[in-house]
Amino acid sequence: MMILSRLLGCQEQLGFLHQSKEELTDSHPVVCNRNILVELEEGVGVAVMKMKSPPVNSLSLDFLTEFSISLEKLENDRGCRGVILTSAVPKIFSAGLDIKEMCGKSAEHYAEFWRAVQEMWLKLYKSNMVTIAAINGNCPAGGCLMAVSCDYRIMAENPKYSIGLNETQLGIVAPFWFKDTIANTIGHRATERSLQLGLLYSASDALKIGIVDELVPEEKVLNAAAATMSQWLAIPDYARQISKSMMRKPTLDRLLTHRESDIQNFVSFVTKDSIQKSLQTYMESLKQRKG
Ligand SMILES: CCCCC/C=C/C(=O)SCCNC(=O)CCNC(=O)[C@H](O)C(C)(C)COP(=O)(O)OP(=O)(O)OC[C@H]1O[C@@H](n2cnc3c(N)ncnc32)[C@H](O)[C@@H]1OP(=O)(O)O
Repeated sequence: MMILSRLLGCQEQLGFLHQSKEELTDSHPVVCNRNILVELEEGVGVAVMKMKSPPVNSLSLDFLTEFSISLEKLENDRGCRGVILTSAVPKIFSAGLDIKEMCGKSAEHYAEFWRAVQEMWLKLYKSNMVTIAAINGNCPAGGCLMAVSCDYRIMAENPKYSIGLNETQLGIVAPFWFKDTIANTIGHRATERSLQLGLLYSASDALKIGIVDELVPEEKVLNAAAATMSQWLAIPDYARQISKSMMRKPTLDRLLTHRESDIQNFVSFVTKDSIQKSLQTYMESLKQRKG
């Protein structure tokens, strides 16, 4: 009963979650944080992490910190073997890094922010749990990084949604570990083209190129993720986890070895006048696009 009222409290706060009352009567422990709703179905051992930071689930320092803490809690919970990452904001999975965190702030702030971006990726990419991205909206840049860091991606087949690493279109450069993560997913040649041109792929092109594994009608994204999750959870954890680590460890180690220099690179890059100007111009263009 307490769980139900807590969840209903969140529903009221959000006003846009599409769960029915029947679904709400299931007694799933729910943690209603500021930016992410975490719902753990204990009998099944699967948690759903719903990003709920309107308007666009941008990855602010606050959001990233909460994300890493939430994921770590699930990682340490023996009752949780899988996580579905999705969004509670209509039409948006995540707009990527919060550009406001990269504009007009101090070098100390940029360093702290970048460490939080690294931490989010390290935790997600090396997770021992099965991770599935249920992509129910637009998914550019850092949003795409989150999705490709999961083990499997299911995207809503909506022609309005796109996914990709579009950084160069903003005049900025995705760091080596963004590049490595996407290259591990779609291969070297496709990554070269994708990164240089800052391509955002439609859902159908994303499936063709392999950024996503499956397309389903929008209303079926979560069910499809749950079905895939049960297939992956049928494999003994230990064997699956060692196989995952064998594939991902070299990529993770590369950032762990160069973590501090990567932070310094980011700070010296983002504090350049030309980069500040590009980011500000881009933010203004986003605002103008509205009008
Ligand atoms: C320096 C090295 C770093 C390298 C790595 C960088 C990685 C990144 O992730 S950079 C971020 C790249 N992200 C994008 O290019 C996405 C930009 N956003 C969009 O394209 C769109 O907002 C959308 C498709 C995601 C959603 O479109 P729509 O529903 O039409 O919403 P609006 O465009 O009207 O946006 C609403 C509101 O949100 C602000 N906003 C959007 N994206 C961001 C963002 N990434 N960071 C901060 N704020 C963002 C947008 O400006 C609007 O604000 P208001 O005008 O104040 O309402």
